Amino acid sequence: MSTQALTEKQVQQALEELEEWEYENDALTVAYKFSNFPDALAFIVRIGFIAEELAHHPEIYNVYSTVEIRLTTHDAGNKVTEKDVEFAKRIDNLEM
Ligand SMILES: C[C@H](O)[C@H](O)[C@H]1CNC2=NC(N)=NC(=O)C2=N1
Repeated sequence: MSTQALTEKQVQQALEELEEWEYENDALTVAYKFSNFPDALAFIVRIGFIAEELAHHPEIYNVYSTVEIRLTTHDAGNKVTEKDVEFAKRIDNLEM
């Protein structure tokens, strides 16, 4: 999978399939709200397994039952690449 930075247009196209996601400050971002902390934590762990599988690691910010995810590719100068899009799709496909 390419780790070349996507163009603005390519990112906007990818976002059409990623309904909850936003593009801000060169990253794909999303925020989820869970019922409680254990559910939020379980979600974070599941994301961790995907990260290891893809060898691609997200920024994760958790406060109690909320989880914010930020995806960018360090190896591409902190820009959005196909890997970030793939990761976002995998996260969206998690059943919660
Ligand atoms: C060698 C290893 O696969 C790379 O260093 C990976 C690790 N995880 C990574 N995660 C992210 N978000 N961006 C990267 O460029 C990156 N590179």
